[in-house]
Amino acid sequence: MTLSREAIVEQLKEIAGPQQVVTDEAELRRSSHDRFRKYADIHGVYTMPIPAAVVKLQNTQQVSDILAFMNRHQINGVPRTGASATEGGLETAAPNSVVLDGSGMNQILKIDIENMQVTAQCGVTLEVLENQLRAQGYTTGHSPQSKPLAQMGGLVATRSIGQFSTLYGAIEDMVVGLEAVFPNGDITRIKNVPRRAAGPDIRHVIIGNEGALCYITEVTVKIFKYQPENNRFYGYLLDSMKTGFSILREVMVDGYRPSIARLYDPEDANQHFSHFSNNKCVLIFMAEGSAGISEANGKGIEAIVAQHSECQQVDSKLIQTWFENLNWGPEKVQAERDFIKRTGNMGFTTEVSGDWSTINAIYENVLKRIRNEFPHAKDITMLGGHSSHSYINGTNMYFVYDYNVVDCRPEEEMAKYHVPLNGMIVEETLKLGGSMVHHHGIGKHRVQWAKQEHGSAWPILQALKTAFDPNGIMNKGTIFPQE
Ligand SMILES: Cc1cc2nc3c(=O)[nH]c(=O)nc-3n(C[C@H](O)[C@H](O)[C@H](O)COP(=O)(O)OP(=O)(O)OC[C@H]3O[C@@H](n4cnc5c(N)ncnc54)[C@H](O)[C@@H]3O)c2cc1C
Repeated sequence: MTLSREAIVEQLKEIAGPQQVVTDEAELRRSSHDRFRKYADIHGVYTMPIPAAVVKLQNTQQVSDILAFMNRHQINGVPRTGASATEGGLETAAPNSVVLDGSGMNQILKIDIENMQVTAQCGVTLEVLENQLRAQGYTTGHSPQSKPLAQMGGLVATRSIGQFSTLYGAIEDMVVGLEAVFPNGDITRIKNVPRRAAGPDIRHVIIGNEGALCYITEVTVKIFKYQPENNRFYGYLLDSMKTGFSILREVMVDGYRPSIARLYDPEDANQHFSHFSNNKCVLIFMAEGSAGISEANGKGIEAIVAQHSECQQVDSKLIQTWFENLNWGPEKVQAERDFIKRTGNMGFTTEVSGDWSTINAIYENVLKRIRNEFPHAKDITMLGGHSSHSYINGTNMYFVYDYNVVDCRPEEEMAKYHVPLNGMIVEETLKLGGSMVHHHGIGKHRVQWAKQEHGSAWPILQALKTAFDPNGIMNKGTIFPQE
């Protein structure tokens, strides 16, 4: 039987305790969306169904009890930790949803130096964990720009990636084991072992599930030695993205492992390096690790770049300064909100990936299509992007677009600007066989292309939803289109 809003709140209070159940109207409105709708939010306009409650979770057993209750009554649940999502993953798509807030489950449970791994609850902010580790000479190697905001549960749930990924990998390369709760209340623990061949890797049912299959309560990730004294920085100016992609490929194919390998196009470079980029592309590397490894990586990269006469080296201090101001905490989020409110100008990003044969064409086709076909192209104030995560077989492209919001109400902004721009990037990428989403997750605004993204492999993903969330109570409309 469908429960009323009041009955849902009452029962949640019984299970979790009254203090843990938030029903403040303003808080509920803010909890109905994420940064995909930041323009409307800044103007105080909320168009998604307002959730019945936000529950402040305290422990795994409580998560299990609450999910079992919600499953019995088919109540939509939206898992949340750091709330830095950008793709609609936090939108409460169904009426009377319950936001499951794990940010209070914030204990670092074990730093295991002998086995080089750390176990943390889902609500541990990455920066807090990282600072504790660094104080002892270790690091997770994970450094998304949202490090001060994002928490372990969300980082794993979105398949996040950090700025040092070329050396340390993305979150899926770091997760050793986890604990999660499925909608029927079952608690599952995937044990921590260095590797095993005991069937398919079941960690991947949980990593990247975006709250659409289960609730992640605990995560164990690898740690590494932290040796910032050996960091080396390299920066170059060059004329074409094509040359830049070729250099990135050579670095990867020759087996070098810089922690940072980035290529900015001129417009994006102007956003970060206007004091020296001179309307050119900017190519950046950072080498780190033990002294010998860092030196070998640095020398190898310099030798590769030296073969391309188009590249002009810049002072490495310029790159180091950029490196020291990478991350986005609450103060930058607030400054961005103030700027948008004052100017009506704002930016979004869409990140995709492609192999080396197609990435330059994806880049060029996207820019051409937006300039030629987007009906409000005259409102765009910046259009470009960068590659920031490279692999032996290809790289990502992080498209960045800023525009003035002209002649439209806050609730119309998405349909006029963000959605069509995002759509053109996705479509051009899929046409050339790339992936429409490199690291932010599908959320709710790329879900219409989810089946196309996976093609004949889609039934594998669909079977997981059917098996683990047969009542469809986990984050409706995320990853899996609502039929
Ligand atoms: C300024 C800025 C910079 C960013 N930079 C990066 C970057 O460099 N790299 C990158 O990968 N991303 C980046 N992001 C995106 C975002 O930070 C990541 O997706 C991050 O992993 C989200 O973590 P969170 O704790 O904030 O999760 P939330 O925003 O709380 O949730 C994200 C998604 O995960 C689900 N979820 C959350 N917690 C759980 C849980 N315990 N169990 C199951 N599902 C859960 C939610 O339902 C939602 O779908 C950036 C975002 C911002 C705002």
